[in-house]
Amino acid sequence: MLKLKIEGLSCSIKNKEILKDITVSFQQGEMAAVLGRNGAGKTTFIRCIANLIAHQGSIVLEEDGKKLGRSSIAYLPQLEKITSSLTTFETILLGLTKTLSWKVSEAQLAKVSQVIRELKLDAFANTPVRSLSGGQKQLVFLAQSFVSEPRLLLLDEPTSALDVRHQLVVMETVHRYCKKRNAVALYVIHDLMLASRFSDAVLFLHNGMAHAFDTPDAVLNSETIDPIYQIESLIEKNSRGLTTMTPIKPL
Ligand SMILES: Nc1ncnc2c1ncn2[C@@H]1O[C@H](COP(=O)(O)OP(=O)(O)OP(=O)(O)O)[C@@H](O)[C@H]1O
Repeated sequence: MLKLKIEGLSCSIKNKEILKDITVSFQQGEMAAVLGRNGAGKTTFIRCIANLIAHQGSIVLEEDGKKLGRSSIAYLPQLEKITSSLTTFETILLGLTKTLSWKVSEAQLAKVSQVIRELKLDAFANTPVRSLSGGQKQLVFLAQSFVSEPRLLLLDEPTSALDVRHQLVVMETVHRYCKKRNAVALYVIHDLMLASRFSDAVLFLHNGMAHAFDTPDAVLNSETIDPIYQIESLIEKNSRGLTTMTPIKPL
């Protein structure tokens, strides 16, 4: 059984305490949404797990008691400006850098082609990524994070530039991936409805603390959301049993 155990995670940047004593755990097959206001500490949390920022506390990814290393983790940062002239195919291939040598094997090429097909990127395979739209770029980098077949996916706002259809494609792909590969995905997102549709667990960060950590149904309600975001919202179940949220006004 794969587990990600985070105990007493704290992080300070330039003497400012950003994350405070966070203890949460996740297990294989789970997709977990990391939610919270701007500046709550979501990106810092994800980057600490990716071991990109110095932190205190313990973060362990293990399977049946055996620790897994960094090669089992993929991190997708927020969308950034791209200057390289690499094509979609080459960019995704770079996701295999941990295993690439001077010679690219047939198996590695096949993996890249498979991910390209899965995310329907065939039409852009030979296009330089920098000339793609924001949403297309986001899909390419998502493909890059899938290609090494990680057991832990850390995705920072993976749908921020995507139209509604592509948001669903991405979230369904991550969901399928987690179940098929017994992986864990933590994703930062601002869209509470997507979080509700595609999560087994929700972590609400507030002022750097784990304010709530539970199932989406237990957490995504006005009692939790309104004080955090300082809004009035209307949260209901629709006729298909899905949660809907209508933001009414800021408080
Ligand atoms: N390199 C840095 N130097 C100084 N302060 C930082 C740095 N990185 C993050 N912070 C601070 O840490 C806090 C949390 O930032 P973080 O980016 O983790 O928030 P977030 O929840 O991801 O926000 P958003 O939803 O706006 O992306 C903010 O107050 C931010 O100013």
